[in-house]
Amino acid sequence: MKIYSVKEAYVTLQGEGAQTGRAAVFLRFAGCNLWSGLERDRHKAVCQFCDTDFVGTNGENGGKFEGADALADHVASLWAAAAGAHADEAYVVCTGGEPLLQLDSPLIEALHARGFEVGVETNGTVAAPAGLDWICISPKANAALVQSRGDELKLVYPQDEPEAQPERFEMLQFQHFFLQPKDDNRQAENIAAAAAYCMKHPKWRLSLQTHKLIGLP
Ligand SMILES: C[S@@+](CC[C@H](N)C(=O)[O-])C[C@H]1O[C@@H](n2cnc3c(N)ncnc32)[C@H](O)[C@@H]1O
Ligand SMILES: Nc1nc2[nH]cc(C(=O)O)c2c(=O)[nH]1
Ligand code: SF4
Ligand SMILES: [Mg+2]
Repeated sequence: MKIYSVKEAYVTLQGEGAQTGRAAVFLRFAGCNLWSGLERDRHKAVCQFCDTDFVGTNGENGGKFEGADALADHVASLWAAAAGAHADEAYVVCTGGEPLLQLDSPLIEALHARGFEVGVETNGTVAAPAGLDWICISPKANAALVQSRGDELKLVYPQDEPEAQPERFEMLQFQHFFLQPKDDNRQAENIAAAAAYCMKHPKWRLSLQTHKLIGLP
């Protein structure tokens, strides 16, 4: 049976993009194909600005889950504890790390069977399985985009690589286009640059990481 490795899982509000403010279970899978997750490797990662610890299975409600039903039951128990009376609004955001290294059709089906809408936050280097209800793609540096369709494209800005400039993506088939200021030691400049770009290029909207502003995980 397939084993899923989960770093952590918790209920919070989606902080980014078009679903900002919506309650969801965040299901954070362990591991990524663009960085080992170890600080000593950050300088040689494809994606060097990652703001997330996705190493191991030792986080809140993390662990190894044997089979899709076991993991879907775990997600459902977290939703029930937080918003049990609202099964009709149940939403899970699969993230990581890179969730598409593990998220597969059996797990999507098991989550659907428990009433969840299933969203994903992915770097776009892996094809998405069928059945997802919301696909957010966030292209990284010079990593080739394999999944080039979805609901929202959310580009961390600025990135130096020519392959990661907004103009490279604006013709793709997405409903929403967001620039998300890179959270690093130049955050104020990055916010100003992203805001200025959106004012000149109205196809793009600003996505602030609102959970960080209000102290949510
Ligand atoms: C940690 S990633 C996990 C999902 C997937 N690996 C990806 O990169 O899309 C979740 C979201 O956070 C964004 N992100 C990561 N580090 C960031 C940073 N330093 N500043 C702003 N957004 C960041 C990513 O671009 C992505 O949209
Ligand atoms: N609240 C909250 N919203 C988020 N949206 C995308 C996130 C992610 O790390 O994938 C994230 C996250 O880490 N927390
Ligand atoms: S692809 Fe996503 S999880 Fe992987 S290092 Fe980049 S931001 Fe972090
Ligand atoms: Mg995050």
